[in-house]
Amino acid sequence: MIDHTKVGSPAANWERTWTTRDTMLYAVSVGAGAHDPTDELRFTTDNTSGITQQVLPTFVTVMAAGEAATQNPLTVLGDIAVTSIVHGGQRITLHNDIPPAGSVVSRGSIAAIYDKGRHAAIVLASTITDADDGTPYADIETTMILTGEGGFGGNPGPKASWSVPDREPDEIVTDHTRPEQALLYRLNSDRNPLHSDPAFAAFMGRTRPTLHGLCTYGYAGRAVLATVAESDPGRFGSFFARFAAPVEPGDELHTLIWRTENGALFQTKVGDTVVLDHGEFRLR
Ligand SMILES: CCCCCCC[C@@H](O)CC(=O)SCCNC(=O)CCNC(=O)[C@H](O)C(C)(C)COP(=O)(O)OP(=O)(O)OC[C@H]1O[C@@H](n2cnc3c(N)ncnc32)[C@H](O)[C@@H]1OP(=O)(O)O
Repeated sequence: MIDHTKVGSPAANWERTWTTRDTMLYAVSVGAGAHDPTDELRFTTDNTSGITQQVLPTFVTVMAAGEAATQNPLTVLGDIAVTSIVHGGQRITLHNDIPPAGSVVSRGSIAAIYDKGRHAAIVLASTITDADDGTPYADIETTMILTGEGGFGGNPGPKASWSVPDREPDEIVTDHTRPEQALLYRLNSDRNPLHSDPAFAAFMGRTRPTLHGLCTYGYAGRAVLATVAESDPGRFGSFFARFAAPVEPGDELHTLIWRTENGALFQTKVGDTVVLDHGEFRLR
């Protein structure tokens, strides 16, 4: 049973240092260069003539997550089994470009605890600032679903108002994930065995180890940034998606994008199944 009185408690406070190797690895782990290795070299290399290395804005989720598997940010709520946690949703709001290498401080707290019936939804809010000069990089809102922990008579939270636009998407971007995609993505930091260990995945009711939600999120972030902002990280404002269904390594992702006045709405599908829902991108 979780302690529902912990709203406002500090959580997910840590420092993280990264190098150009980390930011290039991240780009490759969310499919940069997979269609054509000479595309997106600004994200995947640091020594290509005439190209200055840039960082995919969704890398900020790696900066924010710390070592997620070993530093469970929800321990403040009690003895939470890691097997009951799935990632429910992620919002990032960027204030400045992420440098290819650096060091940040993440300061977070439990912003809300919602009773979703069968499940509890925990919202963690964090700010990410430069460890040396305090430059603000991002505000992060992470929703974790604690399966089977709902029904405690708490606040159900706001009703989502998102709906699929009543027209064909302006663009559909297709990406092929690889069979070893989760093995590659976990090298960014999140070594949760849900994404690698068949026995652990089976214990959580999954037929195979599934992909990190944030890996699918990174694919969608690249697709939307390329479509709406010519892959310019400087135009990336905020990005939200809800993790609606598991993705398996090897799945083909189709990101449906509807342009809006200040960004885009999107969904990502595997076949007919929506895996990322309520997607919203805003330009900076
Ligand atoms: C600091 C950072 C640390 C980061 C650590 C990251 C750890 C990672 O290693 C973990 C992962 O990556 S897990 C992989 C990614 N996530 C997933 O695969 C989850 C996919 N989603 C599901 O399985 C279901 O939607 C499921 C199970 C979520 C819900 O499905 P159902 O049980 O069918 O529930 P449903 O009937 O659809 O909804 C019931 C009520 O809950 C609300 N809800 C559902 N999904 C939500 C979501 N994602 N976010 C918020 N609320 C959500 C529904 O709206 C509904 O409530 P209401 O009636 O009020 O609308």
